Amino acid sequence: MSDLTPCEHQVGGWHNGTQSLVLKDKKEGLVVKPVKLHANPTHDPTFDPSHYTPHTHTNEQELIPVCRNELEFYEFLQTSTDPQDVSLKALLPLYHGSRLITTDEAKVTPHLLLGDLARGMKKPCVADIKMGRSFTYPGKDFTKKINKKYATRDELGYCLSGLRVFDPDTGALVVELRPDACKQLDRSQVFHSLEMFCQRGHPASRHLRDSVVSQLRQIHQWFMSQKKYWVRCSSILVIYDAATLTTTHTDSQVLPDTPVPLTTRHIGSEVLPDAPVTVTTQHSDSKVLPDTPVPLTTKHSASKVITDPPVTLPTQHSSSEVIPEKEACADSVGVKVIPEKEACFDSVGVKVIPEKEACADSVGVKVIPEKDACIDCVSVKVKMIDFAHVLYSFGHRDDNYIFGLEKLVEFFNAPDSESNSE
Ligand SMILES: Nc1ncnc2c1ncn2[C@@H]1O[C@H](COP(=O)(O)OP(=O)(O)OP(=O)(O)O)[C@@H](O)[C@H]1O
Ligand SMILES: O=P(O)(O)O[C@@H]1[C@H](O)[C@H](O)[C@@H](OP(=O)(O)O)[C@H](OP(=O)(O)O)[C@H]1O
Repeated sequence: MSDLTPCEHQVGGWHNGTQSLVLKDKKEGLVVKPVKLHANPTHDPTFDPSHYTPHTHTNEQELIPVCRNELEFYEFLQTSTDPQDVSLKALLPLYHGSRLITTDEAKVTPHLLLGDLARGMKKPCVADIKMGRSFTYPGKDFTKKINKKYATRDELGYCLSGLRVFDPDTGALVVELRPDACKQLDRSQVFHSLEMFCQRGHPASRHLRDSVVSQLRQIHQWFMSQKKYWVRCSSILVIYDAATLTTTHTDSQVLPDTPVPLTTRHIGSEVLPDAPVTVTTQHSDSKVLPDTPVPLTTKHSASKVITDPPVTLPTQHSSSEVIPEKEACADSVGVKVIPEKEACFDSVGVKVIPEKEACADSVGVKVIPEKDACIDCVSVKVKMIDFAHVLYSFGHRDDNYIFGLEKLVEFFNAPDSESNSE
């Protein structure tokens, strides 16, 4: 039985003038992504890099793709014993193979099955940051109409290709940008959006940024140690759960009265039938961001809370009560109880977090002291995604990617109080 729905936290993915449809298998915790089969039209499966000396690396069109498409690249990585490949795997989402899926155009398309980085998150904030100044690869159709370019690409070597941010206090979706809207942003709007992603002003903001930086450094380390690949048109995906930063809201969505800048709305996710796996394309959601900020006036239909089975607390505590560890441990459902200040979900002033997400101790439950609680629980995931265009580099470092990566580290490393927008 399959359990496919459109992936409601999809932000990037843009093909042939429209948003591509990434799906989610909630039961298995997978993202199910369509494969562009002939992503690299010049790929030659008989090519052997060990018997080849490149003439030059100055002509982009003479570069050689490693695989025909992303699926082949993931498959190749699974069996490679090359230490560079083995260490690359740790920087990517987990690969779970592929699956044939029939779309509404009655086309059967292979889909990649990847570990969902937002699994278990209630309010996943997502940033898709496309890396590199150059997005070219051999055989790319240069006759394609190029609309507007991303504002920061040339100068900074990265661009924002999709963003989704929840306000931790209200639980409201405050920013949603798809690739088409991202292209409308100017440089300072890009920074402003990324600052919102970092929850500027929130007590956990510094922790969030530091966590991103340390993971970006691991990616940087890999790029500095390898001279085998150039990775083109690839993104870094940053995801964390705003619900773990929550300080004052109830589970019902509260939308702000005041205008929120940089907001677009999108059509929500419908539940798709179980089997056969047939999906309907319905991401019509590519609202272009207007020049001036728009207020968030309509409730976002896609931002449904992912409900875990209800958890019953055996003992209710008033918000000010400190719960003795023994008593908390008696809780047989493996939950963590956080005092009211940090939390907010239920009526008795405590937040209940299922064990999986919690900073659980040895017996599966934990009472977290005020103030530290949420900050320690924020788990930020930073992974490389989108490997459709990996090229052989024949002993040359991937300076195109490295340049953007270092600029990105600079952004996240900046002091919280320092405006990156100027
Ligand atoms: N492993 C994952 N976990 C969670 N979300 C993911 C994962 N992989 C992809 N996504 C979501 O899907 C979106 C599109 O992914 P990706 O960039 O790989 O697609 P694409 O169609 O190849 O993009 P492009 O148009 O840049 O070629 C991401 O922005 C992200 O929101
Ligand atoms: O940068 P954006 O705006 O997200 O644009 C898309 C992105 O660059 C993809 O990598 C590209 O697919 P390829 O990698 O196959 O070139 C796609 O081309 P497409 O529209 O022809 O699929 C673009 O639309």
